[in-house]
Amino acid sequence: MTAPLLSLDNVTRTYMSRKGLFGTPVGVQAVAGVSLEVRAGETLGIVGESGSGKSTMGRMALGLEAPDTGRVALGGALMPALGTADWRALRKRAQMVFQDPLGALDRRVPVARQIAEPLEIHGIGSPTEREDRVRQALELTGLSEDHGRRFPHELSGGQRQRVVIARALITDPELLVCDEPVSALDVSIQAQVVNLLIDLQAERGLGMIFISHDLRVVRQISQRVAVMYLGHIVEEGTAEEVLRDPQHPYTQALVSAAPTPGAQRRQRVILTGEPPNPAARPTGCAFHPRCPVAQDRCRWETPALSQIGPGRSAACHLITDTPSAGMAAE
Ligand SMILES: Nc1ncnc2c1ncn2[C@@H]1O[C@H](COP(=O)(O)OP(=O)(O)OP(=O)(O)O)[C@@H](O)[C@H]1O
Repeated sequence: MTAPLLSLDNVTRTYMSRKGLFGTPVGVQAVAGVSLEVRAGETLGIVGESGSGKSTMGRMALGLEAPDTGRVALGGALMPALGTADWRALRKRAQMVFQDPLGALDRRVPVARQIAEPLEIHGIGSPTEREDRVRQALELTGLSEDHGRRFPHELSGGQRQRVVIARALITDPELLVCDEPVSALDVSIQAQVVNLLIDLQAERGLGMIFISHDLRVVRQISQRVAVMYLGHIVEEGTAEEVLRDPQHPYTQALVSAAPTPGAQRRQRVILTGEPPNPAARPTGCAFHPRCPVAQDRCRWETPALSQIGPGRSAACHLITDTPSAGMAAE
């Protein structure tokens, strides 16, 4: 088996947050001891409710934020500190696509020039070579040279996201982190952009992290999926298996709220209680206050993410105690 392109090893990230104007700062643990790997040519989907730490993970994967503890490595090399020459060199190899393309683009600059920017920053190619590469990137993402001459506001939302993707790919990166890349787009356009990402990923053997609330899109684009709850991965495995037959009660609730094609029919599990709040993390299993099958020990003992099958893991006492039985939410 080849070495992972990206690995996060037991990373944590805590932010200091102040309640009100004069409140004392409290630590908000956005990511709590997460390990994961992405291989070349593979897409890892990351799902979970708002505040579960998905974006923080994405930023740490690119070295835009350093973990407080743990390590991040790209191609086996430790992620250099943000802003250093080593980090800038590494940025060529790992790029990001955000949710809001308009926010990611400069309104005053024609988009072709913005697509060329990473080449200029990294001193790649002569001006003629850069122009050629921009032309190719426009074509690759389904845009014309005419689109390239326009300003961001002269393009549709889908076209703007194609520009952002073209710019992210211009340096030929090995890793692409997409944070909710289609959630701001019309549903009809979403499919086009998702298909574009699928094609590009397959053609170029990119490793990809795809962060999304939308399980259907994640199912379509990802080979593997990690489900996050309050900074922890609670279930991980192939997207096909996890979304067809979720084992963790939290994943069962997510899938039951938005079943993906092929998902096993189960009784609907409705999430009750407060949405996750990292500033008030419950003891034991963080999901226990909302869990329909929680037992006493779940309140006090934090379950470890443990293997429950080939390439499949979950963090739930009820699954790991009876591995063959799996979780029955009924
Ligand atoms: N720069 C920051 N300063 C303070 N707190 C932060 C910062 N970034 C994130 N957080 C907090 O960390 C937690 C996790 O945030 P994160 O954005 O990683 O979650 P998410 O799963 O991506 O959520 P969403 O889907 O809403 O983007 C949240 O409680 C958030 O408020």
